[in-house]
Amino acid sequence: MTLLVHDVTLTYPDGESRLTALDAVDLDVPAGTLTAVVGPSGSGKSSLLAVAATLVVPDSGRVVVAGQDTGGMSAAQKSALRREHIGIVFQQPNLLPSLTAAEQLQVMAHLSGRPSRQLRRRALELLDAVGLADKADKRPHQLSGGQRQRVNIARALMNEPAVLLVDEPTSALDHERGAAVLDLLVTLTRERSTATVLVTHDRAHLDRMDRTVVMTDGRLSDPVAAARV
Ligand SMILES: Nc1ncnc2c1ncn2[C@@H]1O[C@H](COP(=O)(O)OP(=O)(O)OP(=O)(O)O)[C@@H](O)[C@H]1O
Repeated sequence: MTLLVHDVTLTYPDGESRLTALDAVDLDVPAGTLTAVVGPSGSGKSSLLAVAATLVVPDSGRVVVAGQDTGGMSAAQKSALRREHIGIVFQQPNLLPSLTAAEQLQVMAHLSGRPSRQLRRRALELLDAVGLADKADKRPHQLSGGQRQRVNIARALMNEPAVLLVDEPTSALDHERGAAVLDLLVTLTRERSTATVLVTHDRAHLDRMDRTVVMTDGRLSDPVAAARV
C-alpha cells in the first residue's frame, strides 16, 4: 500500500478531558486509486488528512507513506518525507501573491533541492497537464478561482508525490469548474499513480472514486458498506 493508516487513534485536549477525533481508524490506499472520505462536519475527516500528511502525530497506531513507517521519525525526517512523497491540496489555494504560476511550482521543487535548471521545464509540463499552459506567467490575481485551484494541484504534484491528500478542492468553485478540477484529479491519479485521498461533501463526486469511506464520530465505517452509501 502506498498509504497505510493502521489502527490510528487521535485525541485533542478538551478542558479536563480529551476529545477523540480519530478512533481506531484503518485506511489503505493503493497507488493509482482515489478514496473519498465523506461524513458530517466535525467527524474527523481533516484530522485524518493531517495524520496521513504527518502534520499531526496520533496517540497510537501506524502511518506508513511510500513504504516508510513514520512512527519514531524526527521532525526533520518527516519534513523530508512530506517534501518528497506527499502532495497536499487544501480548500483555499494559498498561493504566494507575488509569484507567477510557474514560479509557485518552481519554489516548491527548489525547496526539495532538485536541480534548478530542470525546474522551469517541469513546471511548464505540469501547468500544461492541468490546462494552464498559457497562464504560466500570470500571478494569482490574474487567474480565476478554478485556475488558482489548478495551479495548487499542479504545485502539489511538482515533487512527484506518491500520496496526494486533497481537502474539499472544489468547495469554492461553481459546479462546472468543480467538475473540471475533479476530472483533473482522477486523470492525474491514474497517470501518475498517486494514492489519492479526497475529503468531499459533494456526493456528485463519489461515482468517480474507486472507494468511498464514511467518517462518523472519528470512526471509519466498513468500506464495503460505505461503497453503497
Ligand atoms: N486542533 C484541535 N484542537 C482541539 N480539537 C480539535 C482540533 N482540530 C479538530 N478538533 C476537533 O476534532 C473533531 C474532528 O475535527 P475535524 O476538523 O477533523 O472534522 P472534519 O470532519 O474535518 O470537519 P469539517 O467537515 O467541518 O471540516 C471536532 O470535534 C473538532 O472540533
